[in-house]
Amino acid sequence: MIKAEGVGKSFFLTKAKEGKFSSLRTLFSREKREVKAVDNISFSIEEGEFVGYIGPNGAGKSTTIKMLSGILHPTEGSVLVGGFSPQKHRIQVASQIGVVFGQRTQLWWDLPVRDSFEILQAMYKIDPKAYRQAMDTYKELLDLHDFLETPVRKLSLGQRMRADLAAALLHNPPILFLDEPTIGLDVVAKTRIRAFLQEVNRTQKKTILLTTHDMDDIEQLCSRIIVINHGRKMVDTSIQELRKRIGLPSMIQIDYRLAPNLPELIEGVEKIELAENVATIYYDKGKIPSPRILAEVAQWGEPLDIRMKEPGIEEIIKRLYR
Ligand SMILES: Nc1ncnc2c1ncn2[C@@H]1O[C@H](COP(=O)(O)OP(=O)(O)OP(=O)(O)O)[C@@H](O)[C@H]1O
Repeated sequence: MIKAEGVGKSFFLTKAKEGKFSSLRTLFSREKREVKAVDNISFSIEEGEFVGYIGPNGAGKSTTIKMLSGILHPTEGSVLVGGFSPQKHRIQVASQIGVVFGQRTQLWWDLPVRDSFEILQAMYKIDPKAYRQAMDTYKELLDLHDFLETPVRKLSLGQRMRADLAAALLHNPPILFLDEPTIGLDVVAKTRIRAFLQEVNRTQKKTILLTTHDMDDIEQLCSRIIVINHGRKMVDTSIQELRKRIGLPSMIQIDYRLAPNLPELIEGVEKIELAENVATIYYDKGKIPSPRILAEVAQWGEPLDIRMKEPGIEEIIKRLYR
């Protein structure tokens, strides 16, 4: 569905001059400095995958999305989206993709939401029946009823994002590129957007590439993550696999009625912390399965409550960048 092969993008910036009249001299300077925003990245994404594309600020995420959607031309390598080159076959690719940039709207600021949708219907030549069907679906799934007649500039950020998502999907593209679709939203609005994305991925088999700084987005939505840093691909794997590879321990926490009798060392358990009647066990799932731990802890005292936690993706990323 989506293929990037050795793709790179360099920006050439004028070298800043120092000293007297530096701004003026910079303005007329011909000396350029190369910034490699994306450097020799390859990946392939299959139909129906939900992939998180993550990395720190300035890693090259947006630049990649812009190349995949045809806004920028790669300086090296090639990309194919739905079998077409976004640079050579703009129209074919436009019909294959829906794009949402969380920081910017693709809707017309002063027009009511419905008018923006109708303009998109005309632009994408969506036939009236398909348009009506799409409107019915997304009005319901994204709960657009209350603000279809409201000018975009008057929408809350959450409403605007829902309208932008509907706009990106009206022409029924099989692929979605989402650049920070939950940025700035409160918890309720984020939950709503996530539920919607899960739904379209599951029921309509949309292929989704998502960039985000929100690790909950990644944990709750993505089956696979690609991590980039300084324009280069560092990791391309599932979250579970990454957890395993980095070796962060899983955790079980137990509240006991009385202080428990802790055992000597257990193979696969990294450490046990005890604070009053609460024991926290850090263990390597590869060496000791969770049911064995649960059976063990029941013998240390009378458990009142048990919580299990996997290491968060945030911790994983921190380790990757160390
Ligand atoms: N139009 C441009 N001209 C010059 N440099 C650019 C341009 N666009 C991006 N860059 C540079 O390319 C690098 C990658 O930027 P990009 O926006 O792709 O990063 P990002 O991973 O999306 O970051 P963020 O998480 O902050 O949005 C940065 O160093 C950025 O300054």
